[in-house]
Amino acid sequence: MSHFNSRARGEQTTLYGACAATAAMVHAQVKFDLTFFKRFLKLCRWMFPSLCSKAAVMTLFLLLLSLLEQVVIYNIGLIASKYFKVLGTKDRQGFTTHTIISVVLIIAEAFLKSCITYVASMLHITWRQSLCTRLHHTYFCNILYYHVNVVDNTVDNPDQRMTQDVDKMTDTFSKVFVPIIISPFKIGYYMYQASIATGYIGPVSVLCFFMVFSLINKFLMTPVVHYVYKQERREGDFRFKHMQIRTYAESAAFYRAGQVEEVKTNQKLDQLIGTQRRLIHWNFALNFSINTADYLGSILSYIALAFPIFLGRYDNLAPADLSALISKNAFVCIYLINCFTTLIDQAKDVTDVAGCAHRIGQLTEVMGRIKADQEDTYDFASGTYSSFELSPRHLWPDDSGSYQEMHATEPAFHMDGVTYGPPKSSTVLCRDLSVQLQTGVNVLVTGDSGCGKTSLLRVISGLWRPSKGRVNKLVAQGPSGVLYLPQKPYLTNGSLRDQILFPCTEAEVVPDDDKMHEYLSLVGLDQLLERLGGLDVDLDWNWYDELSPGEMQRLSFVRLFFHKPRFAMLDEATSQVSQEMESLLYNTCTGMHITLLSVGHRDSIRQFHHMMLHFDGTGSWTLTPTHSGDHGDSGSGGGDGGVVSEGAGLDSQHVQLSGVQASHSES
Ligand SMILES: Nc1ncnc2c1ncn2[C@@H]1O[C@H](COP(=O)(O)OP(=O)(O)OP(=O)(O)O)[C@@H](O)[C@H]1O
Repeated sequence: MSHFNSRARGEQTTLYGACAATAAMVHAQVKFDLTFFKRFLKLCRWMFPSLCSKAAVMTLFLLLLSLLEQVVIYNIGLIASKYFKVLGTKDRQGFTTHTIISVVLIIAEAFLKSCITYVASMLHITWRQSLCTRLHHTYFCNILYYHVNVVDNTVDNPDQRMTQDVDKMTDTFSKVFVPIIISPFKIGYYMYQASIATGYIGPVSVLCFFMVFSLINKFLMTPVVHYVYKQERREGDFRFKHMQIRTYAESAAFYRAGQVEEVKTNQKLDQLIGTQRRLIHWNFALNFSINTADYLGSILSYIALAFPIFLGRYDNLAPADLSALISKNAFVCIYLINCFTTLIDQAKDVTDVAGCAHRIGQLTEVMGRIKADQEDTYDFASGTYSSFELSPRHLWPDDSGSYQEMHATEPAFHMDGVTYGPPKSSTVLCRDLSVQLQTGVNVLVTGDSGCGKTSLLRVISGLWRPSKGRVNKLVAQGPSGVLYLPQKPYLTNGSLRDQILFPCTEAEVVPDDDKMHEYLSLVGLDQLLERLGGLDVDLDWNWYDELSPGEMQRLSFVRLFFHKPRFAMLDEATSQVSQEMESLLYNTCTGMHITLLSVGHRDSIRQFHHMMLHFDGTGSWTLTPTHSGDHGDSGSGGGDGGVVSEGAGLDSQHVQLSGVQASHSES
């Protein structure tokens, strides 16, 4: 008995478990559908910005064309029954007239079909353009693309979402949109016609048939949408791996990395194929349901017609008239079923639209979240995190231990008690850093690899948020204020002129060709002009493949000299060039009165700087004059107020204000 009870309890538990699992599944599905629906609606608002927009007018036109096509299709559908009649009664005159009308109808249908395809394609690219433009607008807003790709990392392959997914979604949607929209009208009309031909049996049986298959498809579509989403992700990963090989082909070749990269690329391929396999399994079930609906639909019309025939409703008709009537009614019923099966057929395309819309919607949400977060805490006008207002009497310690008003000269930025580390990490790279970049006082940042030198530039430029303290940028970031030369030179696409003008365009600056030639020749890149055939020739180069690392660095300096900003942040910007070239580049900066904050390992660049900021890798830092040759070890607890020497080529005011020796150590 107890055994029986425990078994019963076990079965009850299993039943409850099954019910709970089913409820959870249904709940998850509803939630998934709702999320998808909300995301899709948002994208629709972008695709149809207003009622008078180009897309809205084209959609209306497409709708009208499709309705007109339905009228023509209806008349073409009756051609067979009319032929039955004129041939059955041997009506020559009727045969000729009917043939001419049929040919005209067929030509009209061919023309309409082509027009519909044409307008749908135009609509596809219009939607693609407006969606991509909207996405780009947010993606390229400030430094959001950096956060999406480097800091946040919650969406995979954002590039693929904007390039491939938007294209696939808009293309498929432009094809399924109109058939779905006009379906209710078509169905209403043919239901009415079918009810005349077969009584209530025809429309009711077709409706039941449709409902059953819609329900089945609904349950099959959800996993398909899920796997379409996953497949797109894996596609992106697979392509990214190939992109990596393409971009770093030479480095990989030096390592003879073929074998190991083959394994890794095949792993990505296997993951993609695994997902595609699961998608194909679910598609098998969905296709089975769709095809069953299609073929069952084709005989359903005859079953519906059989009822009035066997009930003797058409007994009084001559054989030719009966054949014509059967043909006409069969067309009406078949077309009604076709309206429903077309809707069912769209299920496959709808899953593609849904999967892609899901991914694009997710990207917009993440970008919206990051943007809102930035707007809350980051002032892009001043380039500062937190709402810190610079007080006119804000003070800065000078070398004598007294305080000078920092506005007396014009620093590029100043940091006040800043602590920072990598985003989403508890690691502290630097603690309580107070430093400024004063006009005319070059600062060299040193320390071991990975100690946080580049991260300092990230914090100054606003890419990373300090966990404590304030960063105040007093000079605007840009070609006339502060220009950055990152560790990996950034070369955009376009001509040599585009590279030099970057980040400006021709419209924004006076393109002084003489200056460009002069600086190219100064850094020894005049042969580049010959290779390219001029400043404006765009050979569609991938500049990273065409130039050596040293050439890229020299080209970056041409950019710097051309813009001649007041301040420049150089992150190991001369690491790939010879010491002679390095001296030339630094001396030119000095000659142009560009104040530098450099990151570097080489001792040779010390002579071009007045102050040295040294990180020890544990969060401690020291700031000392370079001429003393003693930048202090971590934990050295501050210095004695050393100043930059006159020999550094500074005017005394600058020296006095910025020659701060300070240090901070954890102890
Ligand atoms: N996006 C990131 N997310 C998390 N950690 C990061 C990120 N970028 C860099 N780091 C980590 O932050 C630390 C400091 O990096 P940083 O680039 O500032 O080093 P560095 O001092 O400039 O080194 P090097 O001299 O080798 O260029 C490193 O340990 C690095 O791995």
